[in-house]
Amino acid sequence: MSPSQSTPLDSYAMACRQLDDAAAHLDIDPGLLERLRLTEREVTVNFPVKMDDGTLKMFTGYRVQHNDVRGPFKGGLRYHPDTDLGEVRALAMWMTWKAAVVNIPFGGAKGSVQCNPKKMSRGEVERLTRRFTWSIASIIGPERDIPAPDVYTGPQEMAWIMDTYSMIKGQTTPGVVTGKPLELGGSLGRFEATGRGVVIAAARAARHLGRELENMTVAIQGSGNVGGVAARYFERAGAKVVAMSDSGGGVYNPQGVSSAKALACKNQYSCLLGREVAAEDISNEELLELKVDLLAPCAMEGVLTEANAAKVRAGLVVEGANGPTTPEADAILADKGVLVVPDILANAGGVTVSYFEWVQNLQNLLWSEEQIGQRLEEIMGKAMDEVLAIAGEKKVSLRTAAMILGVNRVAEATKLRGIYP
Ligand SMILES: NC(=O)C1=CN([C@@H]2O[C@H](COP(=O)(O)OP(=O)(O)OC[C@H]3O[C@@H](n4cnc5c(N)ncnc54)[C@H](O)[C@@H]3O)[C@@H](O)[C@H]2O)C=CC1
Ligand SMILES: O=C(O)CCC(=O)C(=O)O
Repeated sequence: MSPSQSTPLDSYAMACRQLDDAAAHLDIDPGLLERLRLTEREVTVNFPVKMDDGTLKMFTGYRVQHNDVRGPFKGGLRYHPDTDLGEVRALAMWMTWKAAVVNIPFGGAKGSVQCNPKKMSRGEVERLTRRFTWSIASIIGPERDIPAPDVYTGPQEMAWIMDTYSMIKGQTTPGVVTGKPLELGGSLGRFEATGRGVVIAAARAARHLGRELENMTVAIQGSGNVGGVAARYFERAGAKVVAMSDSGGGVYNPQGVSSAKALACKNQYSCLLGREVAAEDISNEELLELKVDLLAPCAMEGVLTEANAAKVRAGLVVEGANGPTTPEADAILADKGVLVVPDILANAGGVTVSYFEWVQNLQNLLWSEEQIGQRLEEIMGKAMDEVLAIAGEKKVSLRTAAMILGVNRVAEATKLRGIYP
């Protein structure tokens, strides 16, 4: 649940509403639409973990598999105290459309464990990861369902999943997860992929508005894998990052905030401090309302709502996070003429390079960073062009256009397989 909301966010209802908006532009049989609305499998596991003080603590985790008509299930694994089944259901559904928008042969899934890894030791997180992997081992695998990093998980957790799964199978199986460390079959460029993809999408969207990223002012919510890397790539593109934040709050300097200094501060103090980066301390709510050219929410769902959308002063919103904008906020932003590049397009760079990692693992290949970067640019650029064309032709938002593209690809694949009707 977003801290800025007074009522709990229903991410799954939000995802269904977006699906209905797209379906209204497609000739989809109601039975097929119902199938696309529902997830294929939802697994809830309760499992014990031995804590450092010797006690046994029970944890709850989820793996939701939404649709695998176009290929194996694919999607990240999140560790967060507020996660629940509804959230994971929505995130799994968004993965299906995302893989289809960039036209890679995956379906959609997502997983989470209710926990606060910030308050756990490394040993506790390792034991939790291994026990959770054991609990879902029968439904994942390189040809079935391939997890990846998401909020508060990263290469180390992927390494533990790969090791646990490999022990169960009796053979080293790198293709069971992506986002692994390079030493264990991870791909060059995967760590940067989502943030880099956000900036590729932002550059195309800016050009669509007759602008270039150079000298554009940018506010970024979230300084993790997505937000932190996006900040670096925005700077490389000549944009001026003026605000960054993390879960504790943000920093703002209209003359620019150095992403290197901000990330170094976060490393040292586990938070962003204005005094360390020559900036003013601001709240996450204030960051969303700054007068900037581009706003990139790169943290959690439901941060742009009916309550604050009218106060957004950016002309362009690029969604690094999944589900940061509610449908009510979407409508308000559209009325204000704000262009929103939706999550299933803007943050698809991550799953795209995960696809490259998986292909390399299955074929024992090693691609260069140059090959990865070039292929990522091509795939993201093509998807952006296709979505912009649909939006122009049907006079719909980029979100609805991306949904039309993704949902239609899944619907067509379903019909071709002949499992419907
Ligand atoms: N890691 C990936 O490859 C991908 C991630 N995403 C999405 O991007 C978003 C961020 O994921 P990551 O960067 O991977 O996670 P992360 O764990 O690396 O970083 C999360 C960041 O968000 C901040 N944060 C957490 N709660 C917050 C709050 N309530 N308000 C403001 N900031 C808050 C954290 O302090 C941290 O800086 C999520 O929505 C995730 O689903 C989407 C596509 C791929
Ligand atoms: O890299 C992946 O497979 C999935 C990343 C992810 O969870 C997402 O795109 O939301």
